[in-house]
Amino acid sequence: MHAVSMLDQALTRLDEAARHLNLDADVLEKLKYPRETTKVRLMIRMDDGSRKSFMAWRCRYDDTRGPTKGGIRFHPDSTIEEVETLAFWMTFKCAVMNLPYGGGKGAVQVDPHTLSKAEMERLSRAYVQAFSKIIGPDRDIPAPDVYTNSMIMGWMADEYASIVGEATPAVITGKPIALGGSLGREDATARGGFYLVQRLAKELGLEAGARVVIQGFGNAGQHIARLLASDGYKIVAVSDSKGAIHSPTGLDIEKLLAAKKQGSVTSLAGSDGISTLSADDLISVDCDLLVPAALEDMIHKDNAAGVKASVVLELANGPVTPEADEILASRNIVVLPDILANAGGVTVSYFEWVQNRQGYYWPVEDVHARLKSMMEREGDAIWALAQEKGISLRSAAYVHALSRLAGAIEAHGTQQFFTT
Ligand SMILES: NC(=O)c1ccc[n+]([C@@H]2O[C@H](COP(=O)([O-])OP(=O)(O)OC[C@H]3O[C@@H](n4cnc5c(N)ncnc54)[C@H](O)[C@@H]3O)[C@@H](O)[C@H]2O)c1
Repeated sequence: MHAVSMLDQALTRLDEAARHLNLDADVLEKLKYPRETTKVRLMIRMDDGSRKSFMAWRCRYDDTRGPTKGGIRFHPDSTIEEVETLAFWMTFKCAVMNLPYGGGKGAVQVDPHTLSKAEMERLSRAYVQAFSKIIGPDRDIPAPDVYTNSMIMGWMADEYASIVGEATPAVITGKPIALGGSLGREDATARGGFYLVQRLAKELGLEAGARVVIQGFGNAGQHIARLLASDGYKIVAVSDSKGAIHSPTGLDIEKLLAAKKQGSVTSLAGSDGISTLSADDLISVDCDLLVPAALEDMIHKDNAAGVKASVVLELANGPVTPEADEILASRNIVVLPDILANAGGVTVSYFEWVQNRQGYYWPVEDVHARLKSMMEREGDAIWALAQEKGISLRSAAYVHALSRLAGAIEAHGTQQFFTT
C-alpha cells in the first residue's frame, strides 16, 4: 500500500473546492498534474578544489493565468514531490490574489549551512545556467524561499543577464534594492499576514494584548513577530530549527532578533524567566494566535489536538495537514490559510516585476498601501464566501482561486467539443 503523497494531499483541497463549483471536467484534468518539471544535477567546484553535485528541480505547474511564479528553496530534504506540491500551491495563491501569474517552484537538495559563501554563489549561478531556458520574465519568474535570500537572487539575476546578454531584472524577484528589488519586499510575506489579521481581528476575536506563538524565526517569523509586537500583541513563545523558548510574560523582540543573528533564539533560555521547550510543546503553548512560519506538515494528526490558540495564521506553506485541519475545525479553531495568509510575498514580488518592467520605482508607502488594499480585498471576499457557503476559510480560498483558474482555462478554449 502506498502512503498518501504530499501532492495527493494537496489535491484533496482541489477536489473539495470543486464540489462547490459547477466546473467543466477539463478544468480539473488540467489542474491535477504539473505541466512540466525539469530535473538537473548541478556540479560545482568546492573551495578545496573537489567537485560536488546537487539535485535541483524547477516545476512550472500551470501557466494558464500568466508566467509561472514561485521561489527557489535550498534544503537538504527537498524532493521533486515537494517542489511540485509547492508549485501547485503557488498556482492557487496567485489566483487568490488575482495576480497575472501561474504557479511554479524550484529547489536544490542541499544543506546551505555546509557551504561557504563562495560555494553558495557558484551553486546559485549553476542553477541559473541549468534552468536559463526555462525561466524568463514572461515565462517563469523565481524568487526567494526557505534558505534563499536577496543576495542569492542578486547572483541569479546577474548570471541570467550574462547568459542573455542584457540586464533583465524582471526575470527574478526578491532582488537587492540596488539591482532593481522593490522596497517593502523584505517583510512583505509577514506584512500581508499582518494586514489580514488586523482586518479580521474583530471577526476572529483577537484583542489588544493577544498572546502569540511563532514557529520558525526566519524571514516570515521575524517580521511577523516585529509587526505584531509593535501593534500590541505579546509574543510568548518562538522556535527555530535548534529549539523553542517560552516566556508567559512576553519575549523582547530586539533580544530575539539579536539572538537569532548570533545563531539561535534558544540562546536566550535561562534569562528573564525564559524556559526551553520541545518542538511539539511549542504547538500546545497557551496562546490566542499560533503562527506556523517554518516548514510544511508541522501541525499534524498527532499534535493538532494540543493546539490552544483560537486562530492559526499560516505564514508557512502547508503547515497544517488535511487531517489536522479537520481536528482544528472540529475544535472551532479558525485557520487563515497559507494561500491567502502568506500571499503578501508573491504580491510584492509582482509589484517588483511591474516596477522592473516600467523602469519606475515606487516609494515604500505605495507598496504598503497597495499590498494592504489587495490583502483586504481578497480577505474580505474569502471571509464572505466562507460565511455564505458555511465552509472553512481554506475551502473558501480554494473556491475563490479555482473559479478564477476555471474562467481562464475555459477562456483559453476548453469548450465542450462533443456535446454541441
Ligand atoms: N519568505 C517569503 O517571502 C515566503 C513567502 C511565502 C511563504 N513562505 C513560507 O514561509 C515559511 C518560512 O519561510 P522563510 O522565508 O521565513 O524561510 P527562512 O529560511 O528565512 O526561515 C525558516 C525558519 O524556520 C526555522 N526552522 C526550520 N526547521 C524548523 C523546525 N523543525 N522547527 C522550527 N523552526 C524551524 C529555521 O531555523 C528558520 O528560522 C516556508 O514555508 C516558506 O515556504 C515564505
